[in-house]
Amino acid sequence: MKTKITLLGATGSIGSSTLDVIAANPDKYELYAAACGHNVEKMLDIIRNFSPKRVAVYDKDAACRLKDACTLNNLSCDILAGANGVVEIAADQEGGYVVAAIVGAMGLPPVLAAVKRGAVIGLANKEALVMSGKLFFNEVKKYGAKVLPIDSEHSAIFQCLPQSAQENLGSCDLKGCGVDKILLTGSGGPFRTIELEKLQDVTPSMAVNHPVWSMGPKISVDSSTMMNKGLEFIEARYLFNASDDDVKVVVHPQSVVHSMVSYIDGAVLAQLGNPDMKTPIARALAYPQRVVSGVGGLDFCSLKALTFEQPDFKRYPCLALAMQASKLGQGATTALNAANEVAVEAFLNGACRYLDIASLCAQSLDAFGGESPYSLEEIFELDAKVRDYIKAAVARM
Ligand SMILES: NC(=O)C1=CN([C@@H]2O[C@H](COP(=O)(O)OP(=O)(O)OC[C@H]3O[C@@H](n4cnc5c(N)ncnc54)[C@H](OP(=O)(O)O)[C@@H]3O)[C@@H](O)[C@H]2O)C=CC1
Ligand SMILES: CC(=O)[C@@H](O)[C@H](O)COP(=O)(O)O
Ligand SMILES: [Mn+2]
Repeated sequence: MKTKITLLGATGSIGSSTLDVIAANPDKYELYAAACGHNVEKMLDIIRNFSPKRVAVYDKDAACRLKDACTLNNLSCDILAGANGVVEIAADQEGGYVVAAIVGAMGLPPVLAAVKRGAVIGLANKEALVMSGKLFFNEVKKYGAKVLPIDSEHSAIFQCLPQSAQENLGSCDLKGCGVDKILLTGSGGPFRTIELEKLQDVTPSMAVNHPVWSMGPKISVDSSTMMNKGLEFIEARYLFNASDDDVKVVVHPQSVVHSMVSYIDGAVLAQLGNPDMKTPIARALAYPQRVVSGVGGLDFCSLKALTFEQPDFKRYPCLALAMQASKLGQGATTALNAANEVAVEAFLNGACRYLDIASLCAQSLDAFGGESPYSLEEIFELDAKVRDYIKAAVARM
């Protein structure tokens, strides 16, 4: 029997790669439902090519336009609208496996809905975990859901850990497995070698021009500031129940080694591969089996040098802020994530400068870093409060 898939964020970069993996394995997977924000044209194509039973569009006008387009093209599909529609799709018991690939905090409510129906979830939406960490995994345990990492580094770490750890995400015993360190690799983004003075003049088109990966705009900017690595540091802590000292960030510009696990006996296990998200997506969909992803293996004889270096915190203050937030706790990581989302959006819209991203994030920690949300409701309240605070700071710029 085919695995039914509910794809949240179907029109994005991870969404497209997931559809490619589904298309490469038509005997194993079928698209049951899909959700997106606004992109009617892309969603219409998805309905045409994958015939999902249900689709949700966050933007209500866009949902109306999609309905009209389906009628016009004689396509049958149950179309829901708004934030509630997206949550309803995720909560649908018939929905099978959920790929969580909505960008940002907007992805958390639907992922929680999937958790509450005990779904198996391939998690790309790292912001959801950064926002809610331990509380998220409490829910996963309570409802018998299962989470598999899609973020390439976390997929790599997952693959380098023993089965006992893989089966206990959120509460695994790294020390008991003989793990000394998780080595989290990051490319360093497009500005790894640019003169520091030039960072003040960076434009959105320069920042989204990632040297290796082709991704959505928000994560591309995050990669350029290395906030992405900071969010991944926090993501790794929550996923693998790791302490701050258990995770070390290593800059690896080629993005061929996707991360490593160093054991107490001196062995280091690494996962390598061509930098293409179809590989970690296929790993998460098929686990514990493997399926074809459309990505070929590495040709070692033609590989150029693989290099590794320490991150430079002067160049990447956002990475330092994320590590500081991780030490401070859940309130700080929630606040930092919210501030970063607002700041990156403002930068992409021309409402602030590139270097303001780090200073706005620092302001969020100064103002909210000491908060201790004890419930998911308090997390959402804090997220909203920080957004208002940072939007006001942007408006004053
Ligand atoms: N791209 C990558 O290679 C990687 C991405 N990730 C993570 O995966 C997530 C997605 O990234 P990426 O695919 O690059 O992002 P994109 O910007 O390419 O795609 C974002 C997706 O989210 C949808 N979306 C946005 N807001 C809403 C909303 N309110 N309700 C429903 N859907 C919404 C968008 O719909 P629409 O376009 O229709 O508005 C789109 O389908 C992020 O959390 C990112 O950090 C992790 C590792 C690698
Ligand atoms: C592909 C993926 O997982 C991204 O999160 C990637 O890691 C971004 O590149 P950086 O290593 O530059 O952040
Ligand atoms: Mn990543």
